[in-house]
Amino acid sequence: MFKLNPDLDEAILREHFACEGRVQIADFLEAPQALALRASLSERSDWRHVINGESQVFEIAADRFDALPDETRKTLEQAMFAKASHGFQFQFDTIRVPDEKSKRQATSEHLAAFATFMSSQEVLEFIAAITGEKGIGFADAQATRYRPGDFLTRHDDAVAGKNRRLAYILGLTPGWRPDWGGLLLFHGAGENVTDIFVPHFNRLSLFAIGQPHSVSHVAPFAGAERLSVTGWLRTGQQPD
Ligand SMILES: O=C(O)CCC(=O)C(=O)O
Ligand SMILES: [Fe+2]
Repeated sequence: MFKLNPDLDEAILREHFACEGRVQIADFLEAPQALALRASLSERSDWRHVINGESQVFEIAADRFDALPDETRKTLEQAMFAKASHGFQFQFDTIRVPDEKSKRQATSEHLAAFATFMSSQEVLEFIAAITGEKGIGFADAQATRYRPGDFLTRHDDAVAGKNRRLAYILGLTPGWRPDWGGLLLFHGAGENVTDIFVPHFNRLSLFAIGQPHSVSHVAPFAGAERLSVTGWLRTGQQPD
């Protein structure tokens, strides 16, 4: 169902990636496919709100999170913000996709079909041509939704045993404004920001693992939800 936009220029994208180990690929899919993926995610009611604690990730159905009493929300926020000031902290909504081929094929979800597409020969060859990464076995995937108050502080995506080589994020919100927050920031030395990726609709952000980055806090006045499909391209065989 999904196909790469045939007009993508591999040579130019390769040149961009070679400079900094990151690239933004505008119009990654043909527009109707990106719109259909967006529509399918907008309709889903099984979003989970995730918040990381000291040693585990807490999660709750997003609509239940929304219904928590103000006092509970405030207490949670205080704990989160205390950690976010100087440590690794996040909160956002997610819908996960299983890594296994069979589980992806057993559902008719658009999201699972997109994960299968990201793991296809067509995409892996395209990504190898741009990045030089030839050993990618598959892409994992989750949909993410950042609403006002959501954020993800500085981290570098390197997790022992996951064999991640590249991170990708496909933006699915049309008309996102940079002053709404939700910016993908690449951190440099001396607390500088070396690059900013605005989450444009149907634009794939692709970058090599190991670069410190964050997603800035989404403003209370953001005029939309920041919807994406995101994941990592990993070496090794995809589980059956
Ligand atoms: O959504 C984004 O732009 C980046 C997400 C990210 O860095 C992550 O999930 O590790
Ligand atoms: Fe990340």
